Amino acid sequence: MDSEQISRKQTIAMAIIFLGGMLLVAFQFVSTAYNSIETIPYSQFEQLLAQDKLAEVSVGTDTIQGKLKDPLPSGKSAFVTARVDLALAEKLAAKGVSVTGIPSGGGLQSLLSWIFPVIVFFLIWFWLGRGVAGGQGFGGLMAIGKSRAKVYVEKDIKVTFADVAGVDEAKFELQEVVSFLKDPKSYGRLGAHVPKGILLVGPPGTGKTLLARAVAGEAAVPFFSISGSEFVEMFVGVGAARVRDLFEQARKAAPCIIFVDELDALGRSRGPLSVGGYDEKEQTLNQLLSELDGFDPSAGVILLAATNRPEILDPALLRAGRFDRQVLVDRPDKNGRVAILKVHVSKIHTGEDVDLEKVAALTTGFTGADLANLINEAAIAATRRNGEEVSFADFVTAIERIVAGIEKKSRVLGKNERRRVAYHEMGHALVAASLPGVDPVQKVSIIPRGIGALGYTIQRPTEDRFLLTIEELKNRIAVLMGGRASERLIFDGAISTGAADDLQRATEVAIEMVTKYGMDETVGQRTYAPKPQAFMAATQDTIVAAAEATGREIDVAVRNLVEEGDRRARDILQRKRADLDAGVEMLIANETVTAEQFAPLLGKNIETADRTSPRSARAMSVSATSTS
Ligand SMILES: Nc1ncnc2c1ncn2[C@@H]1O[C@H](COP(=O)(O)OP(=O)(O)OP(=O)(O)O)[C@@H](O)[C@H]1O
Ligand SMILES: [Zn+2]
Repeated sequence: MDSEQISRKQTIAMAIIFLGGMLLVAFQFVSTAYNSIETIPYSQFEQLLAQDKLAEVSVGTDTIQGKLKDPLPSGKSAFVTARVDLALAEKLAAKGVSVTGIPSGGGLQSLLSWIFPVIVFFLIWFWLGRGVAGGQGFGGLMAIGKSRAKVYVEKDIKVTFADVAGVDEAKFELQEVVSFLKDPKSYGRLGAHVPKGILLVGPPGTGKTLLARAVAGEAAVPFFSISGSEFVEMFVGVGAARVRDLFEQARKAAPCIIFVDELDALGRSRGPLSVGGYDEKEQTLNQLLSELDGFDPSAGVILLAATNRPEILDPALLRAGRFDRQVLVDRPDKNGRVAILKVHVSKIHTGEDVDLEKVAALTTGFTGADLANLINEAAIAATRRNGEEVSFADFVTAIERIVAGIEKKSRVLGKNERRRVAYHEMGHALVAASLPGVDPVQKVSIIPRGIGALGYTIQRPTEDRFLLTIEELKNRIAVLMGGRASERLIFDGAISTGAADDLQRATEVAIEMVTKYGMDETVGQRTYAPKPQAFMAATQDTIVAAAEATGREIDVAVRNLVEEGDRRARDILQRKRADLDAGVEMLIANETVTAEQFAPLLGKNIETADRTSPRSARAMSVSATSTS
């Protein structure tokens, strides 16, 4: 339930309460009016009639109501009496009193005025109850603590381990859980220890939910799931009730799996800084902890949870006997990506030129969800060009689309700006092609794409790298500075804002070199990277004392690294000025220049260049010229 929905519901609630209030007031009014009517005996009525004191009369089947010309001694000038005489109408006519018949059921009106507010009240109650119980229907308020949890149960899960690829280690660890769930009793007898809670840790889209479902599918057991983020903004007590309910239902269905997605939304470490909704979360978390402590693993219930931020979880959750095992579900490596592509590619018609190995090589850093999306985008690209099948080119289009944003041909650059962007991009490309240990340039373009990018250079990694040398990092900075260096060289020092993004990335690399990898001699062999809170608290004083002096040293070291990269880039471009000009000419004429077109220009085969890529970087690195 999102907050927008909640506030809309609140508005409606206010409206209903207001309406109910109005009705009550109206009812009061009606009933006072009713009380100003005097009930009189029929004889008195006849008397009044004889004395000619009646102004008007309404005759019902059972009663007679009317108004008097003068008030009664009680001050009331309206009366009601039971109807007795059938010949009455004649007598009334004789005296010239107006006679009206009252439709039968007049009493119902007063009954309704009682019942209606009650109905409105119940409606409000019912409606509020729904809000509390998360759309589960009647009785939220009445049955707090007993509300049916919004638990999703799936019985016949078709997903198996075959549908999850590229996460072999995680699958291996979960295989144990599968064999336990298949036969909880004999498993326990062998003395094997089965963890109660397993935490799946990894970036979004790496297939944690998919894995959990596959475990249920493999073991053919029911799958109960609930999301941590659904507990946000609930009334106190309801979240805990849901958790209790979830475990109760699960115990009845054992053997089974309980899956808690986004555990971090619920199990955020408790601290003094908490704001609204905190009590609720704490109660829910406490309930979860006590359920975890309380249940007996031999019952055959296994709790799986997923998070992409294990560092913010309450340590209490990770204690032995709770989520005592963590399984890493990381971004897939190249082989993993091939495997994931194979799983998803069956959904589309691919051409013969599609080599999944090549696609995987172009998508370093993609998660399983990214790859599934890529297949989809490639199919869309093929459809758009009315192709019979999805070709390799469609894949490349889709990758570029995902990596660099959507092509935006509509923005037209002026002649001068085009020239500047072309020199900028060609600067990156030429420096990259001239340095060893740098991802080879795949494509240079001056077609603006996406928001804020006027041109871009795509470098292609072909293998995943886990170690990088100081030289490789320095070269990377030089490539990032290549755009600005080229502008400086060509436009006589008149640099532009186009290098903002490059500068930021170059600075980031330099900061990591200095503060994380200890690659600067003056600053020395130690890290200054942010540490977990506990560590910070213990060493804060030291850091503060060290900060002023060391901070300056770090600043100087970072600046030197970036400036050195800039100098090296400029040297290269100066030496290869002719190549730079030729490349720019080609770029302005064609808008894009590919590696194949680029290579003969330089008189060397770029494809043979040593290929690298950072471990954490996305697919291809794109150096874009920013607009601002
Ligand atoms: N390893 C994988 N193998 C095959 N498909 C995958 C894999 N990982 C992700 N996918 C695809 O991506 C989709 C989304 O993955 P899933 O929801 O399981 O990711 P998640 O890690 O749970 O993400 P989140 O943290 O955002 O919940 C899956 O339904 C599947 O189509
Ligand atoms: Zn740039």
